[in-house]
Amino acid sequence: MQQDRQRKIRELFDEYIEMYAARDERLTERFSHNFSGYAGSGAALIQSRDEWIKITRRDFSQVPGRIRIEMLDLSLQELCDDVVMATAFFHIHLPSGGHLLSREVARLVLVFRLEAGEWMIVHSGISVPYHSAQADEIYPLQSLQEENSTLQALVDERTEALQESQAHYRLLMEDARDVLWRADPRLNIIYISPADERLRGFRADEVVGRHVFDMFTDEGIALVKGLLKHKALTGDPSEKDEFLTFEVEHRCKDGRLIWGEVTSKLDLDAQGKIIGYHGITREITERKALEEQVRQLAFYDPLTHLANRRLLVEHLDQAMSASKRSHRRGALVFLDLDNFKTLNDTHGHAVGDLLLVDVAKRLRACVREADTVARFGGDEFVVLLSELGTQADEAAAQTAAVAEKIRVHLAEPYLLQAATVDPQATAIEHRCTASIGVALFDGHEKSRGDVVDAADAAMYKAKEDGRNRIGFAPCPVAAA
Ligand SMILES: Nc1nc2c(ncn2[C@@H]2O[C@H](COP(=O)(O)OP(=O)(O)OP(=O)(O)O)[C@@H](O)[C@H]2O)c(=O)[nH]1
Repeated sequence: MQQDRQRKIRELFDEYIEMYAARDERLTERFSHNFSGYAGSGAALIQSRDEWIKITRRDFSQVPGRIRIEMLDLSLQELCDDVVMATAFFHIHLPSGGHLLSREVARLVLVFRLEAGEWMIVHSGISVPYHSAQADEIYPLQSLQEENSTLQALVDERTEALQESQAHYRLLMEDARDVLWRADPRLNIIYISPADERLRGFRADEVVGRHVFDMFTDEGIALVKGLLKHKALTGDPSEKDEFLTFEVEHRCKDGRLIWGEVTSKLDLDAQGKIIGYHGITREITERKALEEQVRQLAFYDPLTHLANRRLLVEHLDQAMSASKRSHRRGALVFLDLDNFKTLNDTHGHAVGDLLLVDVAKRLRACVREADTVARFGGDEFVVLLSELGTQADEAAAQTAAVAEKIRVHLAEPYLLQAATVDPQATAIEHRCTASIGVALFDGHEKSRGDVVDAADAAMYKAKEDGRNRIGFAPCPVAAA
């Protein structure tokens, strides 16, 4: 019997809740004539059924749509045979978008009493903890709902804008030709954009987790280490947010090397501690090739690829300054081919060119990598020897040995194969010597010009003395 009653009350309660949620006018029929209750947050006690009906209608008109009641708990308490108290805890979801009216739990207490064989509601108390009801206010659902939908519209608008900007950003990151990357404080890559795969062929998962240096050549690693060390030693702490830009060769998956210009910056936390690095790498292989071409045109002889007069002069200035500091002497060796004109006149300019190219090769083979071999113009060549002995005779002896080696090598026969359509054409054998003039320097000379003039004069003297010989300028060289 008790169970039946409880089931009945539960059904009535569910029905009440359903009608309340559906904003169903018939709900009012359930109230007893001897009704009392608390409206809104429980602030105002309603003494009559009619007043409660009025209030409920106002509440319903505020929010016409169906609301959703999310029941969390319902308990029934039998106060006596014909009085049962039902207490429920629940969340109220607003009609638009199912948003919660309040994050806190609402409580509804309904007291049912058997009146003439029917269970009627004699008391109702509701507590919805959004705020206390004002004097003439029941559930300020409408204003909350409006507020909520305004906020929701704003959230939707912002979300859309954010998604759009994220999509743009992603597009930029993914479509950009430049590689964007981030690294942790130990320089291990933690993010790399897809441009790297297009550029170097490595998938992002093959790069993430690897050290930044894995991308570079050994020379590149040395360069970057040097830069970082220099920055750490000399860097002003206030310059921590400055960009560091450098050019470095990068390894590709297929073994190619490409040039990249890296612009990187530190990531700092609020205390200024380094928490990582980020940057952009731009491929500059073409630009480097162009720069190299320009350098070649500006500083190298196009026929022999030896240094030209301009580069030789630069190197001579450097060698003279170094000599002054280190006290190690240097020498300028001037050469002019003997009777070169005859070859040109007999076999043509093209064959003459072949000889000049061959001479250049032989000269290079006679000296160390650090020495400069230049073509001064026509059939004139210059060799700059540096880091010789500190004593004049020692330096003179070293230079004489190199000059003699050059003289002997250049005097060996040349086989000049001119480019011709005739497959039978045989190579031209030619003999050619050079007259050589040497001037030693120790950096204390009045000018670079004095050294050049002295070597030139010594070469002319050698020519006058019968060619294929070496002449030494007086030491120290005489001022012009
Ligand atoms: N094939 C070729 N010849 C050049 C080039 N530049 C200059 N010459 C020629 O080199 C020759 C230089 O001649 P000289 O040094 O004056 O005379 P030489 O015949 O070498 O005689 P000596 O120097 O007195 O032994 C000239 O015939 C120039 O036309 C070049 O780029 N290619």
